[in-house]
Amino acid sequence: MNLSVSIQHRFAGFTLDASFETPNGVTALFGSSGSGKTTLVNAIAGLLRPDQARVQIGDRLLCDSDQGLCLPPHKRRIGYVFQEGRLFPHLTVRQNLRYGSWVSGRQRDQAGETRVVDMLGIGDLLDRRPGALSGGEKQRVAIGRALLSQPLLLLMDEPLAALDEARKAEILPYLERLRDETDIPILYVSHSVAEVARLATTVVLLGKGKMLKCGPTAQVMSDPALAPAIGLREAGSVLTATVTAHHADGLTELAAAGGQVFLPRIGVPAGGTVRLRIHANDVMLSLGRPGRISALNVLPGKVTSIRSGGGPGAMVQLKAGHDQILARVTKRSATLLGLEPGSEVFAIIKSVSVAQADIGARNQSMAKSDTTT
Ligand SMILES: Nc1ncnc2c1ncn2[C@@H]1O[C@H](COP(=O)(O)OP(=O)(O)OP(=O)(O)O)[C@@H](O)[C@H]1O
Repeated sequence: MNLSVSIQHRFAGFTLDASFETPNGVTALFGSSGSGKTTLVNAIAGLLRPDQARVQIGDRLLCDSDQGLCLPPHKRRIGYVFQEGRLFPHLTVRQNLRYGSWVSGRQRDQAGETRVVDMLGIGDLLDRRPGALSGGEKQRVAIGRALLSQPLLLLMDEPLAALDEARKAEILPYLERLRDETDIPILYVSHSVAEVARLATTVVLLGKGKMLKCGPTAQVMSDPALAPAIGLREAGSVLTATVTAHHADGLTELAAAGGQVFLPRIGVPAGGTVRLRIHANDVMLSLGRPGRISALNVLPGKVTSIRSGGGPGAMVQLKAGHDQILARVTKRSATLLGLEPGSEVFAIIKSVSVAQADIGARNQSMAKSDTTT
């Protein structure tokens, strides 16, 4: 189901003006603090009545100012998952889940309940109360409760922000399953480039109330012009690759569009597809294929664009196969190498620089970032 959003709203000193249309899957709403994410989400949920709005999920219109239509929040069929699970402490997990079906006003669907419990791996927790659950388990139950309200849209507002790294790693595979095994569109608000790179099908990038870009994750993440908004230290590309072999020396070999990639062993069987995130800072460029070099990953490519700001750095985008790779080099290096669109180069990626946390199954907090390259 497509999600179509057009919202204009003015507060004293801040104007939100964002329109986008996204396909099924996870749409990440990403932007720095104060860019308007919460305002946009509240308007979609019906918690804020914007000056002008049109929101449609599939063929269901939730509001259209031109027609004077504005459904109240409880009639929008939107399921929410917040930073903290907000489960009812006096109810068991089973009762919390059933509350989801109860608020929907629809008949309880036992098969649907079993499917959600299985998908989220919460079958062993059903008789516990929230006080006896870990943070990650609470979030899984909160997701289950939202799903059982049979929503047309799942709105997830920084659902992992309150969790430590271990709990995040535990819950991310469940979010991937949710994305891949349901057809409910998910609007996922996050400050975390890592989470967005791993989960999102589409990225809506907001800056100062304006929509800077809406597009497929790989395309948005590797756009050098968007690197300052994403964060220069976090900017990088997202590639899809297939696991081809696990080697005895502890490395996993993958086939990416631009060539062969080696990583420290990952727990995905041969034939499996994964998303890789490669930080622009971890990519070096060479005009010739380097010989006798420790880096294992050398992909040939062609420069497609170069962007530089007021600082000493430049973001260089290359095409390797049909993938786009982003490299952050100094302007001095770019000049010395004579880089320009069309230049043939080799991207050198240190295999150890691709962190396990940046590896997502197929279909990852913005660190403080500077804004000059
Ligand atoms: N009720 C309000 N009245 C006036 N200004 C508001 C109101 N709510 C939000 N704003 C302003 O709108 C702008 C966008 O706020 P919003 O909370 O939507 O941003 P955000 O991207 O969600 O930020 P964060 O990531 O920090 O949560 C901010 O400048 C904020 O001060």
